[in-house]
Order: sequence, then structure tokens, then C-alpha cells
Amino acid sequence: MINVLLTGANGQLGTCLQKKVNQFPKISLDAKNSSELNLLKFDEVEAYFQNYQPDFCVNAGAYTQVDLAEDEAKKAFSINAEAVEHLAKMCAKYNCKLIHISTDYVFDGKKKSPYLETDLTGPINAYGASKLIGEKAIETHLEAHYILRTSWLYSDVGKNFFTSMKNLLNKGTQLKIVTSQKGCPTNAYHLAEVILKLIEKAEVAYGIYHFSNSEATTWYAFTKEIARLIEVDEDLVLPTQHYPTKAERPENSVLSCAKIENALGYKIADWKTALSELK
Ligand SMILES: NC(=O)C1=CN([C@@H]2O[C@H](COP(=O)(O)OP(=O)(O)OC[C@H]3O[C@@H](n4cnc5c(N)ncnc54)[C@H](OP(=O)(O)O)[C@@H]3O)[C@@H](O)[C@H]2O)C=CC1
Ligand SMILES: Cc1cn([C@H]2C[C@H](O)[C@@H](COP(=O)(O)OP(=O)(O)O[C@H]3O[C@@H](C)C(=O)[C@@H](O)[C@H]3O)O2)c(=O)[nH]c1=O
Repeated sequence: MINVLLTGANGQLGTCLQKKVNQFPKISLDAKNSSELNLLKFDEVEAYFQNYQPDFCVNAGAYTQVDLAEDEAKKAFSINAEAVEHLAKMCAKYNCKLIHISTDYVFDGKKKSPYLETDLTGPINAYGASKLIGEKAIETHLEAHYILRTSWLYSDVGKNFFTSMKNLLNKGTQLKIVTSQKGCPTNAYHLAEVILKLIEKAEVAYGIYHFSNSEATTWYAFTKEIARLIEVDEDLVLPTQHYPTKAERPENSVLSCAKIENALGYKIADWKTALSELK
């Protein structure tokens, strides 16, 4: 068996991983939520590694509130950077491979084509900056790492863009949604599957990988498709060039995902197909 520690287990991705893992009989997942294993309690994290010596750690724990991070930067950095640095050190000390999740928001969004893993980063908000420092800490302290950058993650679990829009549309709320940001929505179950395949496959080269569903869209077109799928009036979704938010978002969030497709021999689904699975 491959013994895997899952941190942040009650979040969106953590929940999807727990629902998917039964399709991977060689993987034994020890799922810990934030109260069972708080990444900020460094002694308790070390005690876990000392006692259980997992083969892999999947870190699904993070501070993910993009706008609030502008006012709570200290908190965002402590979870997304300092706790991640400690986790990487523990993985190095106890010979554990780390799969860590990062974001399209490490880029400034000015590039005119999809972002490659090797492209220059340049976050334009506090959340993105905190996630980038987390990435750098892993690269500094641990060779045996996979950093999976993903974008626009959604599912039927908890509060995310898909569930929020679906709830509002079902109540007949008129929505104004931005057309000025481009990206690829990612079904969190697909990301969970890729993570589990990565663990199972074992010989994939360490480093940074991008993963999202394919075909670029906008938040507006994504929301229109949600409306179509749940069979509410699509005219409830109106386009807007600007939607005021505390944090700035990158204009281009599209990630090039060929590296992971080739490494895993995995055919990435397009975002509309992936979305239709959640109907
Ligand atoms: N959501 C998105 O659109 C995207 C997410 N990502 C990245 O993907 C990963 C998963 O995101 P997602 O599942 O959506 O996020 P969620 O916000 O749904 O889940 C994050 C989880 O982290 C937990 N957590 C927070 N602080 C700690 C801590 N100190 N110790 C342990 N756990 C903690 C939270 O627990 P609690 O609620 O109890 O605090 C929560 O369960 C994150 O790394 C995120 O940055 C990347 C791109 C897009
Ligand atoms: C609610 C709402 C948002 N918007 C805009 C605001 C923003 O520019 C865009 C996306 O909305 P949100 O704020 O919900 O999404 P946001 O929190 O920016 O989502 C991000 O989360 C983090 C964790 C990531 O890592 C990113 O990949 C990305 O998924 O849509 C509208 O245009 N109309 C609306 O009614």
C-alpha cells in the first residue's frame, strides 16, 4: 500500500480526493481536517510524520479567500507560505514526497498565450503572492515535490463559484459577470483523479505541473453554461467588462497543461464536458 497523508481534508479538493480514492485500491489515504492536523501547529505536524512516516503528503489545506487576503495578508502568508515551508521541511526530514496545490494567480495575466510551467511569475494580489512564496519554499527545502498549479476550481462541494452561481440562478437572481478575465475552469474531481494517478504512477519527474480542464473561456461564458445546464433562463446572466473587487485578478489565467498530460498519459477533458458531469 502507498500511505498518503491528506491535509486540509474538509475543503473542496480534500473532499473530492476522499470521494475518488476508492477507485485507487493501492492508495491508503489518512484524511486530516484542519482541527485534526493544523498546519500552523508545527510540533503536531512533526509528531504526525514521526509516528506515521507517510510515503506521500497531499496538501489540500490553504487560505483561499482572494479578496479577504488583501486585508488578512498575514494570515494568508502564514498558511500558504510559512506552514507550507514547515511541511516541506518535514517531508524532507521524514522522506515523504509532497504534492502541493498552487494557482494560476501566481502569474500577472499579461501574457497573450497559455502560461507554461517555466514562465515568469508575478502575482498581482496577496493570495497569489502568498501561494508563490509557498512554492519557492518547497523548491528550496524538498527535492521530492510536485507543485500542481490549477485554476478556477469548482465542484458540488462547499462554496465555490459554481455552487454560488447555481444557488443564485435557482433563486432567479440577475447576475452581472465579467468578460475581461480568461481562464480554464477545473472540475475538482478531475484534479483529484490526476493527483491520485500521480501517486500511483510513482516514476513521474518532480517539479511544477499545470492542470486545468481544457479550452479557455471567461467567467461570463462559464456562468452562462451553468445556467444552460441547470435549465434556468440564460438571460439572467449579463456580461460586464468590470466587476469591482478588492483584489485584482489576472486577465489571462490560461495554463498550458501539456506537461502533465504527457507525464501521465492522461487525456484532459474540455471544461464544458467536465462541467456537465456535475449536473
Ligand atoms: N478554489 C479554487 O478556485 C482554487 C484553489 N487552488 C488551490 O487548491 C487548493 C485546494 O483549494 P480548495 O479545496 O478549493 O480550498 P478550500 O478553501 O475549499 O479548502 C481549504 C482547506 O484548507 C483548510 N485549512 C485552512 N487552514 C488550515 C490549516 N492551518 N491547517 C490545515 N488545514 C487548513 C481549510 O479548513 P478550515 O475551513 O477548517 O479552515 C479548508 O478545509 C488550495 O491550495 C488552493 O490554493 C488553486 C486554484 C484554484
Ligand atoms: C460573484 C461575482 C464575481 N464576479 C467576478 C469576480 C472575479 O473577477 C471573478 C471570479 O469570482 P470569484 O471571486 O468567485 O473567484 P476567485 O476567488 O477569484 O477564484 C479564484 O480562487 C482562487 C482560490 C484561485 O486560486 C483561482 O484559480 C480562482 O479560482 O468573477 C462577477 O463578475 N460577478 C459576480 O456576481
